Amino acid sequence: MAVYTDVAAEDLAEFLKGYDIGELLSYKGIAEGVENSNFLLHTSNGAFILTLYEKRVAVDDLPYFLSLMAHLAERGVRCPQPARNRKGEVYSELAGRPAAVINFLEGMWPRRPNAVHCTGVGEALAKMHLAGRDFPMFRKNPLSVEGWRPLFDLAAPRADSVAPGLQDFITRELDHLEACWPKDLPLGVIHADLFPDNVFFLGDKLSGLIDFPFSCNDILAYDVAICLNAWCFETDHSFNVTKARALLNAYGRERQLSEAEQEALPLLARGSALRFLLTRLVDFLNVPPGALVKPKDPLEYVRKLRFHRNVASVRDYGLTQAGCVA
Ligand SMILES: Nc1ncnc2c1ncn2[C@@H]1O[C@H](COP(=O)(O)OP(=O)(O)O)[C@@H](O)[C@H]1O
Ligand SMILES: N[C@@H](CCOP(=O)(O)O)C(=O)O
Repeated sequence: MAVYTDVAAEDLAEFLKGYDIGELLSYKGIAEGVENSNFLLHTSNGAFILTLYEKRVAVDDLPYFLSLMAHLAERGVRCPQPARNRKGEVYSELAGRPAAVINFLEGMWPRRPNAVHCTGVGEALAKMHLAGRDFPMFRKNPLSVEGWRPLFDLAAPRADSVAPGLQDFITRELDHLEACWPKDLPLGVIHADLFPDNVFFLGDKLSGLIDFPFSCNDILAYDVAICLNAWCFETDHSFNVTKARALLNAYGRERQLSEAEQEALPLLARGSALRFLLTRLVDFLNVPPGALVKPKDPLEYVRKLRFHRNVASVRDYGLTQAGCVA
């Protein structure tokens, strides 16, 4: 459960008086997510999600992703919308944290994603990338290649307590990725955390995308690589090429990946694996006392990273050759 900050009922009731979303009937902490504190609210007007933004979200970045959700929704990408308080603000402060209320999105995230879900997410990701083209704001990705070494510095001395040799493994990988990270690929607005728990479905039909606090401007194909890692591995750690083909095919029908983007995919997937390995490692080593959170397994991403190191060509992801999908 991710609740780092508790909210007293009377403080919440006071906070909600600033909004026109009805009387508070009940609220409870949500047993999912690892980054922020989330609460499900029931008011006389319906259901809402209250988020208190924690460690990795800078208050100055809130306008970026709260405006992005509004921008995407206007262009047909389904995602929650922030409620405005009576002062017209989309966020304010509660329990000492920046806080926002967004509308509740119907649907469930897929516990066991299949190829149909992967088709849905590939299509939605490409549509999000296209809808983001005229988004006027800019946010550099703090968790792209320049951000990895400072993150590693926080974990390096204790990395081997998680797995022997981990410090050396990450050091070598980081050296390689910093030297080879692509510089000329198409850029745009990316979600940067489009994992299964951030994509809702009603039956097999995608009903919306949630959780935008990592959204930023970065390499578009990096977002595809994040999804390959998050959606296309099985619980036994094997890579499922059928799911990858479904995801890439669906993405390509909306936005064709260039030859250069396709060729870069294995490297981008290694980078994406390292990024999630590092944040998970830091979180695993630093669970705040009293927090209700189950840290995610960093070693899952060591295995994924090793897989991509052995990828010889994009054929391994279900693409026959640059520009063609098998
Ligand atoms: N708009 C929403 N509608 C319905 N449920 C939501 C919504 N936003 C978050 N949730 C629920 O809260 C959980 C955690 O949210 P998430 O944004 O992933 O957390 P975090 O902020 O820690 O990344 C989700 O898995 C989902 O169950
Ligand atoms: N997706 C990240 C963790 C952050 O995501 P959340 O949406 O579950 O809070 C990971 O898997 O490491």
